[in-house]
Amino acid sequence: MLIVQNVTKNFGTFNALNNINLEFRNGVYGLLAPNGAGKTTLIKMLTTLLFPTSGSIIYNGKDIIKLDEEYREILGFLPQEFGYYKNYSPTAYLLYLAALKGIERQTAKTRVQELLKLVALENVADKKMKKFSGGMIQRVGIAQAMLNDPKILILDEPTAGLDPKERVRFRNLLTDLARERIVILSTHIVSDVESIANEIIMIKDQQILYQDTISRICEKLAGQVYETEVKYEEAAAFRKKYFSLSEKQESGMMYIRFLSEEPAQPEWRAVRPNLEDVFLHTYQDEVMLQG
Ligand SMILES: Nc1ncnc2c1ncn2[C@@H]1O[C@H](COP(=O)(O)OP(=O)(O)OP(=O)(O)O)[C@@H](O)[C@H]1O
Repeated sequence: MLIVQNVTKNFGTFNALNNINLEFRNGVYGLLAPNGAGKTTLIKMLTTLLFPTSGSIIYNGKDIIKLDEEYREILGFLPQEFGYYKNYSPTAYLLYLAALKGIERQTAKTRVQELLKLVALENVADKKMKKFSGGMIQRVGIAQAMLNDPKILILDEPTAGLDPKERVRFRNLLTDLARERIVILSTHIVSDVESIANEIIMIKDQQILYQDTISRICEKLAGQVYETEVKYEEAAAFRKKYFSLSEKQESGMMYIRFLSEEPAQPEWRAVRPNLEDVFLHTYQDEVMLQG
């Protein structure tokens, strides 16, 4: 089990994270927040690239900073941008990284073959990576993070640049991997984690707002999400009164999904809140600013 205990991180006088507490067991954890909320800072601390200003991160009872090399041996990490050599084949690249990690050559060969099969790249194992799609490169990235069969796999914004089909494949792969390890996935895209995360972590105002299952998080908005139709000309006034979550225009009418704490009007249909609704509600100011 991995525990983040009262962790604060300051950069000079700037407070990036304030008294964070989290617990991770095997499964997929979606770290979901808009850009700038502190996801990367948290991930850098979980991977020992940054140290907390105060507090500690404990793996199976020991501080990860004290575990040092021992911790890095059980850690797999896919950073936002990972360096690969486009003139290398996946096999050559992974064997090279395995050598750097001190994995014995014969063991490495077997492991690399297994991994390329796992990420469905065995057919292109010996092809140069320069013609690979974003999704294929990302799968090479996962394979490199899995070289040491890590107990903790951390992926920072891993779906950027993937097409919808690649995203589905990627999600299925992660679900598989999370059966016997902790998988932590940071993203600002709700659909990346909605279908696979056992728990969602949301950071707001430098603190943890939620660490919970999706259904429990969505309960927070129970009875407040509705859909209705308004005339196109009335949409602007409606938007001023209620927080619009999504809109669709069809033959002069606007179909609006929105939030209201007021008693429902007869023409409103109550709907079950989803994670996107909670995300938009939670980060209204940030999301608006980022447009
Ligand atoms: N080395 C640093 N020095 C000063 N401020 C920093 C430093 N690193 C991060 N920050 C600030 O801390 C805050 C959190 O940054 P962080 O990169 O963790 O956010 P994020 O949620 O991961 O966003 P992104 O998705 O863009 O990486 C930001 O306001 C950022 O400007």
